[in-house]
Amino acid sequence: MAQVTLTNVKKIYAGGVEAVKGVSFDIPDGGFCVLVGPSGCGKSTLLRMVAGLETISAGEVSIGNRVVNQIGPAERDIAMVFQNYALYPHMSVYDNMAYGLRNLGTPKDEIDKRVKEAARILAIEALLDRRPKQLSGGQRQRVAMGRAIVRKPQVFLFDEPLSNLDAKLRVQMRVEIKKLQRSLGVTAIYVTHDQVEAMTLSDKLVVMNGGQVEQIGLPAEVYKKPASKFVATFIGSPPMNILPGTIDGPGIVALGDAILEARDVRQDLPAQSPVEVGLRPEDVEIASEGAAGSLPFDVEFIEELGATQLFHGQLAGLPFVMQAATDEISAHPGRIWITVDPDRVHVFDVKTGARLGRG
Ligand SMILES: Nc1ncnc2c1ncn2[C@@H]1O[C@H](COP(=O)(O)OP(=O)(O)OP(=O)(O)O)[C@@H](O)[C@H]1O
Repeated sequence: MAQVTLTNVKKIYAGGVEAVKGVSFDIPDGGFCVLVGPSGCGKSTLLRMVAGLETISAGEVSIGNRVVNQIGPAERDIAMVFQNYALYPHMSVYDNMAYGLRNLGTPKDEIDKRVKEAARILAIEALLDRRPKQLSGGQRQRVAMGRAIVRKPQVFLFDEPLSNLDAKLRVQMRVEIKKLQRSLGVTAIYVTHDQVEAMTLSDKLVVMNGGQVEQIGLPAEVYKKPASKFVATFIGSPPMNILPGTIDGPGIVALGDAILEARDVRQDLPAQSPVEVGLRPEDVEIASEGAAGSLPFDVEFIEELGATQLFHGQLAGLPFVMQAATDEISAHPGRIWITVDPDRVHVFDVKTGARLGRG
């Protein structure tokens, strides 16, 4: 087990693409860190630098107390699980799992013990004689996990390991990966562009954009206090509504004709400053008509999700989506009145997108 530390890590590919622009953070021993961000933000490049599959252009990567910049992948004591599983098609499941240990010269008895133990943990004991093509996607993913487990690495690295599975299996495997990582106590770094996976798996969430870190924190912190408009709209589903507004006074924002109290907003912003106001679809409450502090929401159409519904329409004349439990509201287009908890109003800088919070 080991702590992983990244200090001002950069990657400039041949041709000049600056894929990672000076990233620093650490993952405590046994922590589960998820790197999340849109396609091309540099998350795979960063993971591959930790794995030793890409050279590090500048900065330092440490695993345990050892700087590993100049150390090859095989000596880093890591195991990686890829999106495409990377299993050897001509080998049995057993041999796929045993392969790495054989290369390391591990005694046969020890290999057998570890493979059988990993197969038991992953419930693939009955599949050990099969070839990869005789397995389902979920079973292949388990074998790929098994191959990582038998190595007893200090760090697990996952690169979008669930992307090839269907939605139901993704949820199931997500839970299994988390349970497994907890029970083995191995430090993990996991790359995904799926914000649900990122929220549910991580105890340290790193949101990346354009080769840089936008925010690092506990998943609940990132959700509740997004550091920027980018994070606000990337984390959370359906995404946060962003509406143009103005500062109307200390802790008060105006949206069109409507006025809204916002507790976490800088108090020194001059009145009439333009801002962007973020409201999560699920943070909106239905109010009685004309209730104090309520805003008019003209519902245009409704999407049924089962447990909840999405109401699409115009809030104070601006496009808006709200989410509510099915039985909370009569499901018809038309005007309703809503309120938002002042603690759940987010305010962002129009130019930089930075959160204009109290700090
Ligand atoms: N071998 C390479 N040579 C040059 N540029 C590269 C190379 N690999 C990646 N890039 C570029 O570096 C940037 C980051 O790529 P990277 O694969 O790390 O992003 P990502 O966030 O993992 O995206 P995805 O989710 O699509 O895999 C992109 O602009 C990409 O085009």
